[in-house]
Amino acid sequence: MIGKLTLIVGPMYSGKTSELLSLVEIYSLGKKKYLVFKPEIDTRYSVDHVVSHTGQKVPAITIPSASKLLEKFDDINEKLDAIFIDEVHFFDIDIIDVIKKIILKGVDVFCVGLDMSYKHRPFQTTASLMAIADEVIKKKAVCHVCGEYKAVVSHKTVNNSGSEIDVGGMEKYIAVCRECYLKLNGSL
Ligand SMILES: Nc1ncnc2c1ncn2[C@@H]1O[C@H](COP(=O)(O)OP(=O)(O)O)[C@@H](O)[C@H]1O
Ligand SMILES: Cc1cn([C@H]2C[C@H](O)[C@@H](COP(=O)(O)O)O2)c(=O)[nH]c1=O
Ligand SMILES: [Zn+2]
Repeated sequence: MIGKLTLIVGPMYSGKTSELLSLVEIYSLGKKKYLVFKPEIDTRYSVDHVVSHTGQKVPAITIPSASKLLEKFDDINEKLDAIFIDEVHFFDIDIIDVIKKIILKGVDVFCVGLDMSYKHRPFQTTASLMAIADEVIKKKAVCHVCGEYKAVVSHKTVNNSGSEIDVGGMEKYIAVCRECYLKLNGSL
């Protein structure tokens, strides 16, 4: 049987990683075989754990690229039930083919990632995965400006004209609704 691809997307602080950790717990309680991966670039809270903003965490394999993820996967000599990938927007586009290969082996894949950058533009990796996913869970956060539970985009509060890849947390990003984003940035 072919595995199922699930994407959990949304702005920062919307509970994406918390949802991933709940799913990991379900697989763990069911004594299923799984691996958790995270990109090497994400050193924010830990180098070898996936950590949510609330401090919940699970051990993870840190990998520099999509091809290394496939190598690690192929090194495992037992049939896995699932793999979990955090911060998928940081991966190169090759991750799409890697994930296709993995689901063809009957393994479920769960990915968490930002759908949009602070420039209100789709992250290409996440957008492509959303297109081929069996299920997309789109989360929202509480807008840090107006307090409404309708934040769908992340706003960068410092140096917001450079690269769209910039690891960080509250010191540089907030979650906002579209109305507040428009007021802060002048355009959507
Ligand atoms: N504006 C916000 N809206 C919702 N949750 C927030 C907000 N700011 C901080 N949080 C905290 O972030 C937690 C979600 O963290 P996490 O699952 O790591 O989110 P994500 O992976 O989407 O960044 C929430 O449970 C809450 O405690
Ligand atoms: C908006 C935005 C964020 N990032 C970085 C910042 C964090 O390191 C992660 C997102 O973490 P979270 O688990 O969703 O809170 O991505 C970025 O590189 N570029 C952006 O535009
Ligand atoms: Zn708002």
